[in-house]
Amino acid sequence: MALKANPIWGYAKAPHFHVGVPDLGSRPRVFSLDFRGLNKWECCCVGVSAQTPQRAISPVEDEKPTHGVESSGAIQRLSDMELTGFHKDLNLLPKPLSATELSSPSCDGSKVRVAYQGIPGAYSESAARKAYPKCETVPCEQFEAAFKAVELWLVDKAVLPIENSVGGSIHRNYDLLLRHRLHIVGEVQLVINHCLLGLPGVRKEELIRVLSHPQALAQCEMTLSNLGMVRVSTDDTAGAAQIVSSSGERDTGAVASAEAAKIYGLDILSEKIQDDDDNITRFLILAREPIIAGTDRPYKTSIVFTLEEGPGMLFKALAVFALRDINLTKIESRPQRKRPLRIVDDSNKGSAKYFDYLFYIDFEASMAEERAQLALGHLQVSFLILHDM
Ligand SMILES: O=C(O)C(=O)C[C@]1(C(=O)O)C=C[C@@H](O)C=C1
Repeated sequence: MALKANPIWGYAKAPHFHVGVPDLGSRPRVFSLDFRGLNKWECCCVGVSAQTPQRAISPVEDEKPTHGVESSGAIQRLSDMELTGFHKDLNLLPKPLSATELSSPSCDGSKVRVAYQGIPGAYSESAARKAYPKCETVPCEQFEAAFKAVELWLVDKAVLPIENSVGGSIHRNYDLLLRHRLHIVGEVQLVINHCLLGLPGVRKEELIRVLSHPQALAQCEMTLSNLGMVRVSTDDTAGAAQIVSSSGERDTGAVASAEAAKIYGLDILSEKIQDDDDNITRFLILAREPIIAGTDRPYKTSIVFTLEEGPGMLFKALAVFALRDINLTKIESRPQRKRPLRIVDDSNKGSAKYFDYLFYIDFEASMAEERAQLALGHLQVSFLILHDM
């Protein structure tokens, strides 16, 4: 069978199943998560906290495990610039000093520091709180800063959006999952109810421009078009509310949460302005260590792989799951950024160029289950057969 599958991450305890693609420098990883309930998987997450930070992040003092964000009243976010000052070699990263300093997070997340993209009042912060109700949330300027904050032991977890029921996949985070060595340890879904916000006393009709995160603007596309407003992108929804609040411009509004209205002292001019009532964003919870997959409850596993060109290749690859009655919950494909084009020799007609894709699959099974190991083994063995022939 001409099926070639190169799983990029995927790891099971059985020694015969250990796969990875070296050119991405990726350590084989299992991205497995329990999707049934937060309390369940939270208890099986092994979280490790660095010491509580005492001072602002400094690229100079990079040997101590006490980096963090100083709370000086003003909102301070972890930025890429601040983070790149740290070790490039992850093996040299500061580790907690002794076993006594390692604290397992409690089930309500009271000892967990969770990075999110945005500033207080962003939906991502609410998602972090939904995952770990008593956690300390750490705002980050960009998604990548949140990934790095976990890698650099500044925080224990990151909660990042991956998909919205209206806007679709958040591709940036799919790409970043491959560039960083983190594990998916859970997911959380949040109902997103957007509000139109303005300065106190402003009427909706006075607004000529509205600021928000591009995803939020897309989710309110029809409403905003009907109101004839000029749309301006910002880093996050709460950031938009903060700008409106500090600018004092009465003709400028923001699309953000009711929570953001409260924090930044704005009026709610309209509620639930998203085009679809049921507007849900799915967030991934990322950690340095994987959870130990079990069979005690339902699990989800995520893998990514490439396939050889040919008719029905994806169909054949997915058959390894169908044959074992394993339900797929999500398929995503992204162009291979490092090697986007594949040149195919089309005998008579010369050569053609196609995009090469990475396929991301989420399936409902745990890597501790035989059927999941067999399915991924099958995917890999098919690749080996091709090479033996
Ligand atoms: O801007 C925010 O408040 C976010 O948390 C980001 C974000 C996203 O990236 O999708 C999260 C949820 C909503 O879908 C809109 C925006």
